[in-house]
Amino acid sequence: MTSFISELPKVELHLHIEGTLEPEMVFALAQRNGITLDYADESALRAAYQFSDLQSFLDLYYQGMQVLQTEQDFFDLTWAYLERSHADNVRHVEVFFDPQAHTERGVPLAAVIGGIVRALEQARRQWSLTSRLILSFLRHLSQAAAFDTLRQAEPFRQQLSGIGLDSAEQGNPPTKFAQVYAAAQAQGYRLVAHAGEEGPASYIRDALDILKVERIDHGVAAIDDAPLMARLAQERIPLTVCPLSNLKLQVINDMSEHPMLALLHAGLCVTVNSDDPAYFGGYMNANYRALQQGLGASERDLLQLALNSVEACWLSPEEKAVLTREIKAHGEKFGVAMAN
Ligand SMILES: Nc1ncnc2[nH]cnc12
Ligand SMILES: [Zn+2]
Repeated sequence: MTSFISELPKVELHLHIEGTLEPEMVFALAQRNGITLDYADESALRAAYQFSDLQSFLDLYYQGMQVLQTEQDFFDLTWAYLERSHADNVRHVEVFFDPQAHTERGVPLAAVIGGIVRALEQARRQWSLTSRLILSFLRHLSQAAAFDTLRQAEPFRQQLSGIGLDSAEQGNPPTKFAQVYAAAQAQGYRLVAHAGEEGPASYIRDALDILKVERIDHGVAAIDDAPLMARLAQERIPLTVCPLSNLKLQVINDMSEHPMLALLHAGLCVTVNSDDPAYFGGYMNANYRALQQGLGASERDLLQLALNSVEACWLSPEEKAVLTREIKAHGEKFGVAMAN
């Protein structure tokens, strides 16, 4: 079973590049940039990764990323993530970054995007690992600040595929960002938003109807709303679900309670993703393994989840067809045939 997961071709659609910052790199970059940290060493920092909810994680997440200052820092961060993804047999990634968390500290947007894109392009040349980049607004900040960021991103429009919305969900509903999403859509950006992670199912509906997103990040609260579930299934709206994240942030108490299989078996286009793997205890293979070992997902379930990620991604139809064939061939090697 381990080789079934490790050899399965995978696509990752919900990954915050700043959430791949491992404690070892925090210390290495702090030293390189002459920054003093509040923690004695890597293990003291890792020991602090005990979260009671989303906000308790976000506090550490924004603190940790302050060591990221130069273009080379963003390259090194992204490259380390891509090496781990390549080792997990990930073939395509759609990566979020939080520009406001860096520009607020005086880091130029050109350094952030330049370093990330240089690593993404190297992975494409070296391993044919393809990617897209998604600019994410911080929802605890104002819509005016998001508009400012959208304007600052104009020179980098060609490197950016989409717009996302993350950070503290409760009290910062999708409706707060209606106008900036309309403006981004008019500029040709694809639209996604975090909704229904800690927030209610109504935020998922609002993200669809008001922000006009094509994909929901997390969306696990849909399990509380049968009519919404039926709509998500009917319209095949993808949900980028993050099992280990949900466990670490206490959205669920135990992996056996995770709604992934209930959503999958109800016909929703649910997908597996790692969110902030340096903080939540695992990259892509670890998330698939958690579903298998903690929730009892079958090889057929895992195969369908991988196929859903291809359906939900932003590759061309031709590229999707290649990956779909590879995933189905992988299943057949293990005696699991999927319908066409
Ligand atoms: N899981 C998550 N939810 C909201 N904002 C985030 N930023 C990084 N990870 C996040
Ligand atoms: Zn996220």
